[in-house]
Amino acid sequence: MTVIATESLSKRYPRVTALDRLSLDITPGVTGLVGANGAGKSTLIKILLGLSPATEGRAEVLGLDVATQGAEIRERVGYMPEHDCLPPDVSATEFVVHMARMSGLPPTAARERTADTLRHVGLYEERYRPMGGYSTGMKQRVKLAQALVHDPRLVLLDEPTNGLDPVGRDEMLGLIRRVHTDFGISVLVTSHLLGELERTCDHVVVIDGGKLLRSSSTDEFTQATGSLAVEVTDTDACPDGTAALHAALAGAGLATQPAGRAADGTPASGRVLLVDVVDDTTYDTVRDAVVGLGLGLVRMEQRRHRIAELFQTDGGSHEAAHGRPVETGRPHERGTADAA
Ligand SMILES: Nc1ncnc2c1ncn2[C@@H]1O[C@H](COP(=O)(O)OP(=O)(O)OP(=O)(O)O)[C@@H](O)[C@H]1O
Repeated sequence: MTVIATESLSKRYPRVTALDRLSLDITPGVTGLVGANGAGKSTLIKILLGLSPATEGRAEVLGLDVATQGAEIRERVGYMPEHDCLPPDVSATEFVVHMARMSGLPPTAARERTADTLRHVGLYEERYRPMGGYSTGMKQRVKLAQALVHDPRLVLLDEPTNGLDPVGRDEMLGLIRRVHTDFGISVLVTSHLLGELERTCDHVVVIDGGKLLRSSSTDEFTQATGSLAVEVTDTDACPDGTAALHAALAGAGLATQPAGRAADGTPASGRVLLVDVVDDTTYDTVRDAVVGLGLGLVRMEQRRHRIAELFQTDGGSHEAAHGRPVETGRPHERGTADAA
């Protein structure tokens, strides 16, 4: 079963091809749509909602044709737009009740569903205050709540973590995950950060310049990103801490790329050692080796990946179209700690 299917879908503006013969099959669950700014994510969402016609090709959402059944699609699909679109003078409760009524819910059901969804997104007393005074995180939560209030089967979330600090991002990603696990609603979520979607989604689709770069399950991505960047200090006993650690890890049976340049050509700083992650014990082995040598641990983080590398893992060596990197990855949760 597919929730979204596109076939050779294109959208051309006079000067830009926003989508270029995109064919996708998206199954139930949480799917990430990753691409740099301008990759065509918002354009795809507008076509899927039946709000903007495709130039060529076709698309179905929940088995409904976007070209002719837009209204039926919008009854069954929730949408969280990217930009701030909340009226400042009304409260979250008033706004979400209004959106629920617009979706056809009777007054009592609209009020009940509003209370439920605002509770789900973690807005409590604040829900009666005008939204103009809300933080970015609270506004993003209201936008998520209004997308969920009419109990859709699918939600399309456009950059829901935009403008949030790391803690806010993690909270939002947790909420998004629970939209699927608690309510069984399928999710398509866009981001320009591959790393955050890797942890949240079952499946990730990468587009660039309107073209499909890659579509695969998150497990496959994670396998392709199993390397750890480690940086240590020097000490009197170890004037070249990086070299000493390299030797110690090799002795412990871990493959490391010497400082300088990674095997795939990614430039690394002279002090950074790239360690292949075998399993969870790799982190402990690195920590123990650093402590054993008496070095300070400057950082230990999952290496950042760029879209170009996704090609390279497929055996090619092309640069990402337009050379626009998608910033990916984030420090591993155990990272950036002093070993001392
Ligand atoms: N109405 C429009 N008229 C002309 N060009 C447009 C229009 N809407 C989008 N574009 C162009 O189409 C391309 C894709 O835009 P789109 O908004 O879909 O990208 P995006 O991946 O969502 O990026 P962002 O996250 O920055 O919104 C961009 O080059 C953009 O400038």
